[in-house]
Amino acid sequence: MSHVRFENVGKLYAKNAWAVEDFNLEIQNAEFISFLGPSGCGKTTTLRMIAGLEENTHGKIFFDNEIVSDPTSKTFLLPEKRNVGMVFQSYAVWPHMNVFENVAYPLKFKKMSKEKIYESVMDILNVVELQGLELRKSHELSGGQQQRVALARGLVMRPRILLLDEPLSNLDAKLREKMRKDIRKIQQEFKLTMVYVTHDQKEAFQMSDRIVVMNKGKIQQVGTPEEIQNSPKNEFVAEFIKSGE
Ligand SMILES: Nc1ncnc2c1ncn2[C@@H]1O[C@H](COP(=O)(O)OP(=O)(O)OP(=O)(O)O)[C@@H](O)[C@H]1O
Repeated sequence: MSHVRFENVGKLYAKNAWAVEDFNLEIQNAEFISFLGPSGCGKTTTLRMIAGLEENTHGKIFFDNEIVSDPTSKTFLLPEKRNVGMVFQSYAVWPHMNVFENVAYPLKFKKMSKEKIYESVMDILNVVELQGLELRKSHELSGGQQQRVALARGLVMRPRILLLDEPLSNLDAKLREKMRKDIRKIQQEFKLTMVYVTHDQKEAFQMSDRIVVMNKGKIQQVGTPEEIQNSPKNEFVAEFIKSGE
């Protein structure tokens, strides 16, 4: 059973301004899938449509065969009902809160006892290797540690899907390399479905089960890193891969 399914999904901002057009894709359970493509190709818009932060104007989106968004039948499941975790580059760690409070934040809206919240946060801090730093404020953390806080905050609700939008772009090359491996390890350990937005080919090729190459709002090719690399489906994919950007 596919976990997330897009059926002819489109996002039209203004007349003839398609951010995403005729998007068809099935994301499998526990799959790591990357959206790869140049700036403005529609990666973030597609990710936000999964989260429910953006409404598709056309087509249908399903989670486990249940419709979560369909403008024709006016169906739209609110973001807080989707159980989707998010780690966005722009979601910085809140400076007025310590590590524990940052990670516990999403649980505040759930009916959970203090003890259970404590247990959940400490569990996740172990997973992202931040144990012992619970009381630190963000200015007392390195860039990589801050990114781990954001990751822990995305994971703490035990979401069924984790969405990541360029989460490593602020980090230096060495740290990026380590975080790529760590994120992939967590994804495999927890059998999470992850959707990862990047314009960095190396990142997509290294981490993904499958890659969706996009251009101008449209899917150009969906395939494993090997398929994309060895058998590009059209000129755009071939050129994009060749350019290495
Ligand atoms: N709120 C909006 N109103 C109008 N157009 C928008 C809006 N948001 C995005 N767009 C347009 O939709 C297209 C896709 O944008 P999107 O942010 O999804 O691309 P992207 O691939 O994530 O780009 P980047 O890698 O630069 O973040 C772009 O042409 C963008 O200008």
